[in-house]
Amino acid sequence: MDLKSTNASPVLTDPAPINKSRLGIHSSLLPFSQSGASFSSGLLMTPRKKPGKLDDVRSNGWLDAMISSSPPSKKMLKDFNVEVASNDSDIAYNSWMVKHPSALNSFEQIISRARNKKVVMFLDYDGTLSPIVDDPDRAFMSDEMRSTVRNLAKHIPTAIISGRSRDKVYELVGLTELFYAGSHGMDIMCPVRGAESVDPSSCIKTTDHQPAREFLPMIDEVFRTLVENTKDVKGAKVEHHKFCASVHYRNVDEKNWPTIAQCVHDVLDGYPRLRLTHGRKVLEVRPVINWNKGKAVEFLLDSLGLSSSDDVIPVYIGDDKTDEDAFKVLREGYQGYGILVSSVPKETKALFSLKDPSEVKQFLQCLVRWKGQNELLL
Ligand SMILES: O=P(O)(O)OC[C@H]1O[C@H](O[C@H]2O[C@H](CO)[C@@H](O)[C@H](O)[C@H]2O)[C@H](O)[C@@H](O)[C@@H]1O
Repeated sequence: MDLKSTNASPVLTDPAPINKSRLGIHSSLLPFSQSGASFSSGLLMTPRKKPGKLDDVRSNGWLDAMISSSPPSKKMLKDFNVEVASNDSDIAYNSWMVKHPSALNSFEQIISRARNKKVVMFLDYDGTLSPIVDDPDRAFMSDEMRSTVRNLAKHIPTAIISGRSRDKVYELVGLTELFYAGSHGMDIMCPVRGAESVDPSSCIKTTDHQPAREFLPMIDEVFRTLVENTKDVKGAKVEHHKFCASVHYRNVDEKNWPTIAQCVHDVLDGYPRLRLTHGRKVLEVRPVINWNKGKAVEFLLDSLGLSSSDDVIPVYIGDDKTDEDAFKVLREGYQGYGILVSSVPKETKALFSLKDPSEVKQFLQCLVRWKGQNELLL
């Protein structure tokens, strides 16, 4: 089957729109815009000598999104002559915290609703359980975090939902007590509906849910092309995550970001059934299907037999734009709690916030203690 040209797909519920909207990003959701600073327009406003190929990625908003995809480095701020007084950023962060209070400070409020209800925990990996580091292959979680998550899973059904492949995230986490969803939720290991146990390690009846299965050969092909086309850009790294591919530019000199963006743009031009999403200094290529981390949350809750229950409180902790789909589902469908991990103000659908993975660990430890005490009382 020629996957490049076929349009007949049972999973293709989201028709591939025209290029600009397929590739662009809503400017209203630029995650790290610096108030008062024209930082994000710095690159875009670089005088152009002649109209060239890079116009594509300038005009469709990719570059803006790339610049704002993670807190800017000090070097970058200096390069673009942006001075953000620490006072200003403190004020901006504090006023943002009024809208998205610390989940640690709000712990009592969170558990007051959770009493007598079943809490289900969903966790993102990078930037949530492990700190963001330059080399994606070295994004390890600490032993303390691992044992915290293990303890949590003893009391609360816990799933990891990551942009990485399921195998890779399992290798990094290394706990059999959890459910795993890789490739932004497109590869789920879950209990068979109606299985007698919600403990993944004792649950013999598990199944795989892979709504983008037919895209496997296409992603293989695109991965190879992306590796080839970016091989001369120093610092660029392409990862194969089974149902999606990631092009990292964290270690690419900022002056070469337009080149990286244009490379990915050109490759995607040949694949109308693939689209781009932006992560933290990463461009992610994925199938155009109506599936995301939010759908994965719904699917897992359903598989656990917990989707229609008023007695369930799902909690999702994540740091990235792709986690917003899950925050939205929790906010609109389940009265659950989305918690954004961020040390800078970001537009988000999450109700609460935590600063960094170390605060995530503290929050999970609080939950473990609370659950332990509660179980003793029963
Ligand atoms: O959904 P997640 O589990 O958060 O995965 C999202 C992406 O995470 C990884 O990249 C990010 O973390 C790296 C290590 O800290 C960092 O170097 C990179 O800049 C971040 O974007 C992973 O490598 C990606 O493939 C995931 O899509």
